[in-house]
Parts: sequence; structure tokens; C-alpha cells
Amino acid sequence: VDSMIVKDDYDGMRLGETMTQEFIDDMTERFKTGKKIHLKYVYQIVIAVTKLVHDEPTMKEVAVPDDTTLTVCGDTHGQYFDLMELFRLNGAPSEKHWYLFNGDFVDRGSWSTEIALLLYANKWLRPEAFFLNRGNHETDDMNRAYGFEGECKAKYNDRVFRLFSESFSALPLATLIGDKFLVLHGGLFSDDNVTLDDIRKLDRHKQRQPGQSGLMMEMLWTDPQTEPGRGPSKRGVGMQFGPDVTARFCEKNGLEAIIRSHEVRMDGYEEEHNGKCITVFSAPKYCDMTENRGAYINIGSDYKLKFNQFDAVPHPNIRPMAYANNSMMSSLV
Ligand SMILES: O=C(O)c1nn[nH]c1-c1ccccc1
Ligand SMILES: [Mn+2]
Ligand SMILES: [Mn+2]
Ligand SMILES: [Mn+2]
Repeated sequence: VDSMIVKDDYDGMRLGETMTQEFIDDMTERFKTGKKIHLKYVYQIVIAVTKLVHDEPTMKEVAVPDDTTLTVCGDTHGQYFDLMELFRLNGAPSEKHWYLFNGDFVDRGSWSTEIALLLYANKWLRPEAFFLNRGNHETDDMNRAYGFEGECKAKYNDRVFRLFSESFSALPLATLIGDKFLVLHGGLFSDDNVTLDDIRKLDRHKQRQPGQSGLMMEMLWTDPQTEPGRGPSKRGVGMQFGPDVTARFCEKNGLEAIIRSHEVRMDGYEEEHNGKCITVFSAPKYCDMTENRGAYINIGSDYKLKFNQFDAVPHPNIRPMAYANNSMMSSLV
């Protein structure tokens, strides 16, 4: 990558050995106008973030300082212009405004490379003020069927997808906020005895893809249900967990609640299981079809949850899944 030359006629800001806010601001505007960034910079960003997140613990632990706000966002699914709206309403990532994106950054929406590169550039610039959890769409099977692989190849090349795929395998699986809130993309487990230590000890690097069973798969795939106990997944992968499962997990691990994403909610968020299971979803008007709002959660040093909602904004006339490899749809779960 180092030997790649960025020709003089490249009209974007240059990137040196480290990320800058100016580069992020320039890239953000380029993406809004349908431009790309130089291939060399895509490689640099994804390789740098892969190294960074690889060395993070499987469960990242974050305390919110007095003068800081941490915003938890759910699925964005390639809806770049709606993410711009979220940053417009709530403030862009900065030293004092931390963000946690809780998986499913890509697929479905047709600006997945733009979202992935913007989140990664922010992670590279402020690795201790910007956090990423893996979702079930940060996996090869889903990216093949739901558009991200095709989008990488269409806008950049196959190596870019392979580099992103390796970075997804390196992402943490959960983030613990103030010892009170466990944030993970899917949800809880088929085993009542799972503790935070089991998640801390999970070696996520041994298994690049979540597979059909185990803690990693369940953290990325499971869903809450209203009935007590556990039930079958509607997705064909994972399972569903009831309010008693959530209560026992929170009690056992000293948590106030779990915060998860993974499912659309008409209001953008929903407090379930007597407030111990919170779903937050940040892709309004999901796939240009569902009439749902988006939401995000602001958390200060008092660890009070402030729910905020937002609406979809107009975007260029490119349909969802514009780059999807339709032939794979049938083979998916
Ligand atoms: O694409 C989605 O809506 C989604 N978000 N999380 N999981 C899925 C999903 C899972 C299985 C099949 C289709 C979509
Ligand atoms: Mn490794
Ligand atoms: Mn999703
Ligand atoms: Mn999901």
C-alpha cells in the first residue's frame, strides 16, 4: 500500500500516516456528493482499524467522564444520509462526544462503504472515544447476500471487501458502559450461566464467522420475546429470550439493562422486559419501506439514558440493495 502513488490530479484531501479531523470532514463531504476516496486511503483506513480493534478486548469497558456524552446508535445499514441527519441533530463525533455503533453498519442500504469508512476513520482518529460492536451483518454470509460485498467490488475492488471482512472478524462483540449497561448487537444466551467474564474470556479471533451455535453467534443473532423462558428464533439462527432470562442475566451480572439492536422498532427504540432489554435502531424508513423512525441513546456521566428519535431524510435515487448479488438470496438462512 505504501508504494501506491496518489496522482496530482486526485481532487481530495491527502492522507498521511495518521488520520485527521480535516480528512474526515473532506471525506464526509465527498461521500455526500457521490465521490469516493483514493483506493490507497481505503486500504490504509481498513488496515489501521483492523489492527486497532483486533487488540481490543472482546468486551470493551467504557466509563463516561463528567464532561462527555456517549451516544449509542443501532443498525445503520448503509443509510449514509440518515447517519448525516443523526450527526446534524446530535453533534458529530469529537473528543467530548463519544459514539458507540452497535453493529449492522452495512448491507441493505446502498451507501455501506461510505458508512463503514466514516465509522472506521473516526475509530482511527479517536480509538478511545469511538466504539464499534460487531453485528450479524459484519459477516461474510450476510455481506454476500445483502449488498456489502457487491458494493465493495462495484465501488472499489475485491481486496477492499476482503480487508473489510478481516476487520469485521476482529471487532469486539460487546461494550460494557459504566458497569451498568451491556451493549451487544443481538442479545442473550441459551445458557443461564453466562457471565460477563465468559464474554471477556471469549477468544473471538479463534472463529472468524459466528457459525450456527455458541456465544458469538448468540450475541449477534438472538432476539427478545414477551413470553417467559426461551423460544425458537424466527430467523432460523439463534433463539429468543424472555423477560425472566433478561432479569436473571442482569441480576447475576449486576447490570441495570442490556442495550441491543438487530430489529426494527417503529419508534426507533423500545424498552422491553420491564426496562431491562432496550432495543435501539438507527435506520429510519428502513430500506426505504418500513415507516419506522430512527433513534439513538445519549448517556452522560450520570448514566441516565436519554432516548432521541429522528426521521429519514431524502437521499440520491439509488435503491436499497443496488449492489446485492441476488443469486445468493436463496441460499441464505
Ligand atoms: O437485514 C436485516 O434486516 C437484518 N438485520 N439483522 N439481521 C437481519 C437479517 C437476518 C436474517 C435474514 C435477513 C435479515
Ligand atoms: Mn487474529
Ligand atoms: Mn440489522
Ligand atoms: Mn442484525
